[in-house]
Amino acid sequence: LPSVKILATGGTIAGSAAKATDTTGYKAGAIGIQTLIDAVPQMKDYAEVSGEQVVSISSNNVTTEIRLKLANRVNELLADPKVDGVVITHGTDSIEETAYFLNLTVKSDKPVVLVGAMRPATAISADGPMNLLEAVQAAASPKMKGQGVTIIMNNRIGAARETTKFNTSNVDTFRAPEYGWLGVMSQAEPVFYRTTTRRHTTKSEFDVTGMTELPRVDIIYAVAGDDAKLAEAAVKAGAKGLVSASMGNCSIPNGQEAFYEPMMAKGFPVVLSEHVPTGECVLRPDAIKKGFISSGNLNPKKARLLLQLALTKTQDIKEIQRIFNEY
Ligand SMILES: NC(=O)C[C@H](N)C(=O)O
Repeated sequence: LPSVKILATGGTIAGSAAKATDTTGYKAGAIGIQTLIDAVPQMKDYAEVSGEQVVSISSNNVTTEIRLKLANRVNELLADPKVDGVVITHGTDSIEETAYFLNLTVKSDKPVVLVGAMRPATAISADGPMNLLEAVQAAASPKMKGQGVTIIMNNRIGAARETTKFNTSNVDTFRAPEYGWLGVMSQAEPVFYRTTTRRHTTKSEFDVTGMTELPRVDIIYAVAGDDAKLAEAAVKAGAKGLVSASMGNCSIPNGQEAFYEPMMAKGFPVVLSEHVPTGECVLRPDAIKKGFISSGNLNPKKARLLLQLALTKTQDIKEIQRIFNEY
């Protein structure tokens, strides 16, 4: 049987509530990995499974330091010819961030699958056990090779870059808007319908070996008529770059643009992403001239991670735009 390692970080998949009817008000990350594994003995029909507890937290508390630790551990594990795939149990609030981060920093074409749940492990019809079983089945499958880091929940296989949380409580919360799922889990097997064209894993230029921190990047939300006070505070706090969660087609209020302009003239990177959920940010010619970088259709939280990694390589605006065009 293939060997699959499960790295556990907490989340609702490891959540515990007082009553089986409670689907809110539970404690995320309360149950250890061995208990989660023991609850799904069927996994052993598909893989030799072993677990490792990395942290036990709700995913709103996953830090850059934890993501770097995970990336380095996944790389260590997958460099071992005896390990065929890795599953990471994770809270759904930031699962897409960690998945995208690993998509950019894992140096292997072996499967890396992130999985979570929307109902705590103690709930009636908890979704965690089936999700975990399918994640392990996928991580054990050679069909997952080279597909990049994926999120698997509710039978769907989603690319880390495009999968995003859509509903705050429903088990069917994840969507891959516009570009769709990579495939589905069917009869314990991954079935693929498409593949991502963006660079990831073995084709990524980012190497975080031994790193324990990354440059600070903050996200500044844009609403009509807003000023630049928050952006100023972010720079004061040590931000080395900013991501604007801008409005339709990357428009931002004049008050913010006026603050960014002289900063960009000095080489400070400002990436325009959008809080509109889908679509490309197409920069006006004068916005390009001023030095703005477009995130394309990458959402603000993922644009933040890509900018953090880009800043480990370069400060050059054109080079950072090249990175956003390719990942
Ligand atoms: N469904 C979940 O996993 C939500 C939880 N707050 C988490 O992200 O850890």
